Amino acid sequence: MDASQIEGDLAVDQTFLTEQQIADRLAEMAAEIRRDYEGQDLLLVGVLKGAVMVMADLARALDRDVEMDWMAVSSYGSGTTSSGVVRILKDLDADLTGRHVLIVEDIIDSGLTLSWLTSNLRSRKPASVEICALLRKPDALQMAVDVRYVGFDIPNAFVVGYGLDYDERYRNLRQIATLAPHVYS
Ligand SMILES: O=P(O)(O)OC[C@H]1O[C@H](OP(=O)(O)OP(=O)(O)O)[C@H](O)[C@@H]1O
Ligand code: HPA
Ligand SMILES: [Mg+2]
Repeated sequence: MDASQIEGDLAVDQTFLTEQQIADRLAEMAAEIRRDYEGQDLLLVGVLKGAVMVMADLARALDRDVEMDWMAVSSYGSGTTSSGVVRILKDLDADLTGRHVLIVEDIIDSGLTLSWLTSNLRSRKPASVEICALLRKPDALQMAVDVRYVGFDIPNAFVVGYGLDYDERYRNLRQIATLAPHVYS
């Protein structure tokens, strides 16, 4: 699905990041990660469902052996603001003891999800826990999150596409677009 296929859909505003911009930035981040973890075993933890696209593209751009595991947490429900409560919907299969863990996320908005998740994963005795997030909204942050790899800092607007949803829609959009405010205000 691309912009032309959703043209008649008034819910989606203009493209914010194109497919190419996303791919280029992920390639740069992958090069950095490859260097930083050279010679070390690496476990990528994707946070379902939003991180599916980032995880798939980043893991392939890394061009090295990695293990991939998934966790599902949710704090948004069907709205556009965090409920403030993080729930584990699916836990990891992997034992993190002694592992180098890189959490892969689509977006850091309030920071609640990742601040909660990093402290949860750190309690499992890993060798290290770092975060890689494609997007971050500096103006929306409510909790400090120490992110090692960030794709783009973006303004405080609700965005969809490339894994990001509004009420479970638009995740399969190739680009990232802003959601028209009339949809949720
Ligand atoms: O920084 P925060 O304010 O916590 O927001 C970021 C989180 O919110 C979204 O997930 P959501 O909980 O909506 O579930 P989803 O990934 O299944 O869409 C997004 O994918 C991040 O995981
Ligand atoms: O801007 C957003 N879009 C979609 N999902 C989200 N989860 C947190 N922020 C966002
Ligand atoms: Mg998510």
